[in-house]
Amino acid sequence: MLIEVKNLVKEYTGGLFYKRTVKAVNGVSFSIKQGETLGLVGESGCGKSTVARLLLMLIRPTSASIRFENTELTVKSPAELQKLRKEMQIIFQHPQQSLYPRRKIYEAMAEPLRIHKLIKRKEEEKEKILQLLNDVGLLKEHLERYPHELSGGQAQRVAIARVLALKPKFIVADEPTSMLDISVQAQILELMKKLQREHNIGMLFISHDLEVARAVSNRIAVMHQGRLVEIGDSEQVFMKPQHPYTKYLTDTTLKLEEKQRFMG
Ligand SMILES: Nc1ncnc2c1ncn2[C@@H]1O[C@H](COP(=O)(O)OP(=O)(O)OP(=O)(O)O)[C@@H](O)[C@H]1O
Repeated sequence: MLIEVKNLVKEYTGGLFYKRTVKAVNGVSFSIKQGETLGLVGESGCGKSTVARLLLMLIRPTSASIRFENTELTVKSPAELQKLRKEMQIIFQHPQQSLYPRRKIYEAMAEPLRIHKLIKRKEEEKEKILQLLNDVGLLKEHLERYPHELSGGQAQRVAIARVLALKPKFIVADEPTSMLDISVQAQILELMKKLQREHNIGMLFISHDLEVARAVSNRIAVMHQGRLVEIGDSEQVFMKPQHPYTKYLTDTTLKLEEKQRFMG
């Protein structure tokens, strides 16, 4: 198994005058095989982003077992985790935020290669960047631009290229297309599917949209108020939902589709 999560729990403590504890994630378990995509769906605030960050140990769980290729991550030191991070990457909702505004795209794409010392000669760096550019469907001219000179879709392609450069085994994609127009969204989803297949990457694909998750995922897990209420084969979950909350999600998706058809 590529990644195996057991009993993931994350409590946040807050409140200015009275201490309040929120159980953002409450006993979540799942596993993902190499080359498989698991979709994680649920409404805003159900705990999806918290799961995303916990899986890569960007934040620490209150309690859990998180195994990546049979290595328990929760007992690792920050330095040890740093070494593993090359293999486990994350793609965020706002690609522009992961890029330095004053650095050209060439530099943004060279950065992971340099940090992880993946390039020996300068010419090799250029070659590798041109190859990555091609893989994600960008043009040479984009390399000379600054992040604000790219569209949202192009910026997300740069973010994907930066992640691919490291040849990760596992990617968490946290609502990677939710800020994009529908047509661009479809292109980026196609690209992610293609790259994930070609490189045999395991992926946790997070979305509030069941239809989007269904388009890219082998299996879907449905999250509600910090818990997984259903997990199964994508088509099964979509066509024959078992839990009332999944039924509610599929009903709203289908109603929306009907409305869009009616509106032309
Ligand atoms: N740093 C934090 N401190 C306190 N509470 C937090 C923190 N981060 C998240 N929460 C709370 O944890 C719960 C889950 O949040 P989370 O962001 O994981 O949900 P989500 O499903 O990803 O929602 P969204 O799609 O809106 O980001 C929410 O109730 C949220 O308010």
